[in-house]
Amino acid sequence: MPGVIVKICGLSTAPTLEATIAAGADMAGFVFFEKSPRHITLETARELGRVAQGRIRKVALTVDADDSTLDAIVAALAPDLLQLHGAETPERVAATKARFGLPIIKAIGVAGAADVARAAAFREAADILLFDAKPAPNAAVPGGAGTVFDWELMRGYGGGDSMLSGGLDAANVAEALRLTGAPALDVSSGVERERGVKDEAMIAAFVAAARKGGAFF
Ligand SMILES: O=C(O)c1ccccc1NCC(=O)[C@H](O)[C@H](O)COP(=O)(O)O
Repeated sequence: MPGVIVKICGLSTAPTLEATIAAGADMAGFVFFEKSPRHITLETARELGRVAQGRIRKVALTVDADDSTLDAIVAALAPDLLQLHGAETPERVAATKARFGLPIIKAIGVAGAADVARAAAFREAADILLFDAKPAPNAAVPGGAGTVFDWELMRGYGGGDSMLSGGLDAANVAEALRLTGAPALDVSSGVERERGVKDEAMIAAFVAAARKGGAFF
């Protein structure tokens, strides 16, 4: 049985990208959202895209981006997947997938059971449903806050298309996997020594803990 898929999100430097690849992560996420401390420019995207090319799957994360913004990001990074982390509708997700011909990760903010249920509306359009802690309505940055949601809400979800995120770290990932059975994981704050600053040793520790914790699935 294949192991758990691990995505390290919010990479912005070559050394931490290299550490992510060396640790054996499956996906590297790059944030294109100016208010985020992890935001990268198109120039950085071109550089990091070259480093990652053919070595790890590149994910471009955007928040309610329009087509011309996505055109520029896709041209710079050449991502393998797009992650839509805003209020995109199922129709917008489907249109984005059709336009770019790339698999889509759609983020679903979770605060209660109704949020998990509403993910069903995206099943057709998205390839992976990323369950993350729901941001506050007035949050300046709608993700990467290091907030855990109630994993019990995912118990029995059973979706092979799901990815779990929100406040994961090397210490809690085994318990998260045990409770949710998630086939894929996404982490940002839990591998940072300070907000927006990735730590190579923490990346290695997280991937190792995820592989160990996921060995039962
Ligand atoms: O990471 C960001 O700065 C970010 C900005 C805008 C939208 C989404 C963002 N991150 C989303 C992610 O994929 C994170 O990995 C996910 O929210 C989990 O973050 P964390 O709780 O910090 O591990």
